[in-house]
Amino acid sequence: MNPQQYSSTNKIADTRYLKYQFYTETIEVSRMSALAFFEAGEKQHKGKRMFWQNREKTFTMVGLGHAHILEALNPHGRFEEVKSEWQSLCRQIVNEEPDVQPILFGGFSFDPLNKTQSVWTNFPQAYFAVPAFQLVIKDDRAYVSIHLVTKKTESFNDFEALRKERDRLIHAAQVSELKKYEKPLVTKRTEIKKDDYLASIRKVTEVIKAKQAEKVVISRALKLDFAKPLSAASALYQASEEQPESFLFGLEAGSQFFFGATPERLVKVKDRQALSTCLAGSIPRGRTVERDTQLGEELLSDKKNRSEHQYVVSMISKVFGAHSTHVSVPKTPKLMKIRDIQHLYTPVEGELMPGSTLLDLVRDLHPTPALGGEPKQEALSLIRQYETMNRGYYAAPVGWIDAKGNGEFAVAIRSALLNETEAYLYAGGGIVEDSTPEAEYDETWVKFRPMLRALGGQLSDES
Ligand SMILES: C=C(O[C@H]1C=CC=C(C(=O)O)[C@@H]1O)C(=O)O
Repeated sequence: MNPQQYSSTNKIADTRYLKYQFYTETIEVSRMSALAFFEAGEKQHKGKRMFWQNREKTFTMVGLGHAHILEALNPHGRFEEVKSEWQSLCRQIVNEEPDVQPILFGGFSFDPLNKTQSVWTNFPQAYFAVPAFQLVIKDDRAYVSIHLVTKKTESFNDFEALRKERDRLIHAAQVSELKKYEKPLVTKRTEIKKDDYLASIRKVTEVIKAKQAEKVVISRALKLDFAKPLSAASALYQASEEQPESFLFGLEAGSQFFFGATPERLVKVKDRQALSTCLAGSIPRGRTVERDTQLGEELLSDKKNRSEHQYVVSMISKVFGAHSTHVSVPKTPKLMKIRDIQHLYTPVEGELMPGSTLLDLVRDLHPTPALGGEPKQEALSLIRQYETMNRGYYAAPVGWIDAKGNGEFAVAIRSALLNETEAYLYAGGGIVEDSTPEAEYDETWVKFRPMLRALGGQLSDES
């Protein structure tokens, strides 16, 4: 393997994790396709893989296998559990300042108190893992790290075995020709509880008119059945082909794979600078430049959409005010134009206060009124009462944090849960006083489009 200029070995241990040893070793490798590395883990690491690429395509991470899993069981303290366990595991890194930090990747469910029956059988309320093999591509350089978290005092042989497997994975990813996957063949497309969804919008609008809440996001699901099982690599390939200007993420939990191409950043922290994105308020793209511009201007001056958006800006600004200084919030939103849809968009920035961390921001931001509503608790209880499904990880935070506390979480919308021969797609929208079921229903079709296209959502008899 060439070049291999960079190599370091670190050992992590602390009182809480005293029984564990956390070894890492990183090498720099020739650039390779992240998807090919993901694919290289198809046999040995299936069910334990992760994928992340930021919107700007400047940072890509692929994880294969689990060196350590963090699952939170306490519905009220899951963010704290993940934060303190990760800090415990990281606290005693004997660190030679490696270019690449060990990464913890995963996500949270949308609402652990939602008791509606769920298809998310393999996903606990919080599910994070330190990958055994971690590929990071940043600033045009690629690094592969091995992580070993073990209770054994003698782990030389285990580490040697990991080195062998690492070299095999790198070789396979570098020499294999990246497959051009065929679009999957969809045999059936089912709108789940469509009438109940329409009724729920009517009901929630009434509740909002009665002043029990100001905004509530209601969503629905669409199910696709495939002629044969669809692989996680194929699903990621299709999503990246169809939706290039989004965060691309994938998280395997045994036979289930949650993936998506979302435009929405929840929060990013780099060197204590925090950045969030308020994204709410939508209109389709126009077929011509003129129509597209006209629609964009309509969105910017639309009272209903601006009010939907403002709830998100106010909430995110408030959370940033509690955790950061030098908070900057533009006064008016801009347009974010992506392939199928235009959104109102406002970036919020700040400098983290001492003691505040990325996971504190994730805990306090989730769910923003772009996915929950306003006020937060009333909106969550209305979602529990009226939404026709359990969201699982849809609309929840998915992302990564490294051993230095840097990282990024996206809001897992424009996403789907793949269950071998079937997939559940999710989409929703903000309901305010003057929302109508028909317009909301139409908007969900626009939001389904990225995943529908990726998964070949047209029935075989549709053109
Ligand atoms: C709930 C979704 O989108 C949210 C994000 C952006 C715009 C939204 C809207 O205009 O309603 C939603 O709040 C979804 O895509 O499923």
